Amino acid sequence: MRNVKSVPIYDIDFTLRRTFRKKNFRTLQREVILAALSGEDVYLQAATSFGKSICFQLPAVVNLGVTIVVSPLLSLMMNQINALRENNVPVETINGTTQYHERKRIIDDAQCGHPRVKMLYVTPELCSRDWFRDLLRSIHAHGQLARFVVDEAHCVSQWGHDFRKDFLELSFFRREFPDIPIMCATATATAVVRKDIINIMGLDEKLKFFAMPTSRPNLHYEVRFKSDEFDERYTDFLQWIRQIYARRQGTARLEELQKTKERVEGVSGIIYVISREGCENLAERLCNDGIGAKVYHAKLSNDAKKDHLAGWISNRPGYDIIVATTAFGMGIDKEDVRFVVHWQLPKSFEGFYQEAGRAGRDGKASICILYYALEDRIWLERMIEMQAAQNQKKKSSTARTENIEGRRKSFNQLVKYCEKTTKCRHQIIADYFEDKQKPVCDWACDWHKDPSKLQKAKKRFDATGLTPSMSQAIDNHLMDHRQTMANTDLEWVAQD
Ligand SMILES: Nc1ncnc2c1ncn2[C@@H]1O[C@H](COP(=O)(O)OP(=O)(O)OP(=O)(O)O)[C@@H](O)[C@H]1O
Repeated sequence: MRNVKSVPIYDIDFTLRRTFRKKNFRTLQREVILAALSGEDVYLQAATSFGKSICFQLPAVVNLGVTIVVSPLLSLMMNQINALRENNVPVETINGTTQYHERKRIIDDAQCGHPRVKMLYVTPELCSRDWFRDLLRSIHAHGQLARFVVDEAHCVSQWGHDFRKDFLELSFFRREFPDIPIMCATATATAVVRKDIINIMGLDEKLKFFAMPTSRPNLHYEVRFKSDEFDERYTDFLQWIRQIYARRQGTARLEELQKTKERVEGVSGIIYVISREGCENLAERLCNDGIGAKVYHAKLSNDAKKDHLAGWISNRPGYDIIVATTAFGMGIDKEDVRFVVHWQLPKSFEGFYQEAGRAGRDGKASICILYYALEDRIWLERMIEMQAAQNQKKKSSTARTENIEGRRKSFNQLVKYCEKTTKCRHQIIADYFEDKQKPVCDWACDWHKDPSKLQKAKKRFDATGLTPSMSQAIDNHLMDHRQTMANTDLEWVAQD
């Protein structure tokens, strides 16, 4: 058992109510929290919206000392920090945007011997800096280093091997502080990625391992086979959303909505689009058709980002749909998102699952639609190969090669998810993440709902195949690779 000083564990129900203002633990949260409080390393894998954050935040509140939380995205950190501050938990972050005097105040407190701060959120990049490592040593020397947490731990394996190497450097935690427990939390890791995380982070043999099913039974998964033509998708989507609005006008539903003070026309949703230009175009078209939509992508000014996010979170008229690149994803925790649409095929299975997982976080029925076009598939396949070739040119290493293989596999499995017409979509997701339990699907996918309709749609799609004009469009798209990459947020991350 590691050297963790905590107040007696029977306080956790009280802390849950008093600090986190929740009535009861969800299934298995108690077990995970008790495992963490026992001082052992913990690996936690659970579905999107399971409530993983509380599993490390609650121990951080009751343990003595500071818990260091490594998070891959500034937006993700800020969401958690704001929620913790609302609950009066002393929490801080040091990142690239932290002002000098603010940084000094946080450092002085952290190494004073009896820090006020309970949780310090940082990026992996910061953890590689010498001065930050010295700060950790100093906190440790005072006996005030409680735990390391790596949130979204799949990034250690998926990003660490190529474009964010500092994730790999997190192995420093165990090397330098073998007595300090580590918790890794993620929603998306295959068996290979799990093994990689455990190896890189040097998690203990006595590790408490929790791998819950990835299943989200309240999500209805659907794939719509379309061509790359914008208008074809747009007409389909517009028709669909207008039907939803019309249904909400029905007497019984209207009464319900009036009771809960929800706007009839205000269905909260997210549409993921690959390029920033594509986001702008789609949002503009929606607004012109009277649908409240705002964009969110890496090149948007901070003020606009804040405004669009705040308006969407508070269900302000005109802010119903966020049209976003992947810059908007992990950590978005709005409970009443009723739909997530992927305008194009995402580049990985994990990305798809994470983004779709923003829907229905209140447990109510919500829909995840993916528009699948052959052109998108071929374009992404070529992009992955171009990236692979570029990486090989720079410097080849076994890790890098393995990771490119991982990317290919993940993308190919997502293509299979789209093209399969003989299996439940929940089951395909469960198979990908190697869940042990069979997922529940109560008519909550297009296959369960109407397999013959799905098969007919796929047949029509196959019959079209790849026309010469489609091939030409793909070639044009790829012609200026740099331009294409510059306009997409495929790997956009707000680093330190
Ligand atoms: N015991 C609980 N009772 C009620 N609500 C809870 C409980 N635990 C967590 N929640 C709420 O569930 C929501 C999802 O939690 P959280 O953001 O931690 O999910 P997550 O597992 O990290 O999901 P993701 O991987 O999708 O980000 C939050 O709004 C949180 O406040």
